[in-house]
Amino acid sequence: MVPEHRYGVVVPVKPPAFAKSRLGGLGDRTRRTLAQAFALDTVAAALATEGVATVLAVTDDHLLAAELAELGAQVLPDATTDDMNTSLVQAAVELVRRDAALRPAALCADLPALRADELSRALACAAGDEMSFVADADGIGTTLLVAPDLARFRPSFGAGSREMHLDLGAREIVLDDVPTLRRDVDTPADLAAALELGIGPRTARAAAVLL
Ligand SMILES: Nc1nc2c(ncn2[C@@H]2O[C@H](COP(=O)(O)OP(=O)(O)OP(=O)(O)O)[C@@H](O)[C@H]2O)c(=O)[nH]1
Ligand SMILES: C=C(OP(=O)(O)O)C(=O)O
Repeated sequence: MVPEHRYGVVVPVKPPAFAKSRLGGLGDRTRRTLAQAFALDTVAAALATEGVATVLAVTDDHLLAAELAELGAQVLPDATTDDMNTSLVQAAVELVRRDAALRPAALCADLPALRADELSRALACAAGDEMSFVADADGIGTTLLVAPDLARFRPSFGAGSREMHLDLGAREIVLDDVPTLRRDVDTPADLAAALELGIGPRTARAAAVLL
């Protein structure tokens, strides 16, 4: 199934210096390297996805921003330092200012196993006129949120975001063949599960020290 619309995918990327605190037990250097690799592999997969016209990464890390731009992503800094959902909306405003035909989507940056065909399938199921989303593998968070237009793009990422998005009236996209899209990595056990699915090349290099 191919998406019938063109999407602009906003990817929020917390600076690796602070990101993925629940991987801190692996050592600070490994945590940082993994966080960075997750973001690069996620963005690379999104850029390769049918139906995705633009990937806009939002990060305050200027070195990672340069690497993301080299892959082909557009990059913006966070609009505020303490409210990622506001930053996502600001980024979507800019996305649509640059190309009014794009439908906005938000994709978490911690999906190192993400496959382009799975993201494309999920986007194809997001074609309606309501906000829709894909829950994370635990069924508690959200990995992808899609809106038909800017006015209906109301991200509410954070603890328990699946419930928050349902409360906002968003439709859950339930697919049994998108395991890599749902596999966010917060903990070492999540990383092991992602390795089982098959991870992107940057994460494979970063994780090699653990094997
Ligand atoms: N740009 C930006 N992205 C953020 C921010 N906070 C979280 N994110 C991103 O939002 C997504 C989901 O965040 P989490 O899974 O909680 O990631 P995290 O905050 O690095 O992980 P923990 O420290 O373990 O909570 C990931 O893509 C993060 O990079 C922020 O303040 N700014
Ligand atoms: C921010 C989120 O990620 P997590 O719950 O994995 O921290 C979310 O799922 O909305």
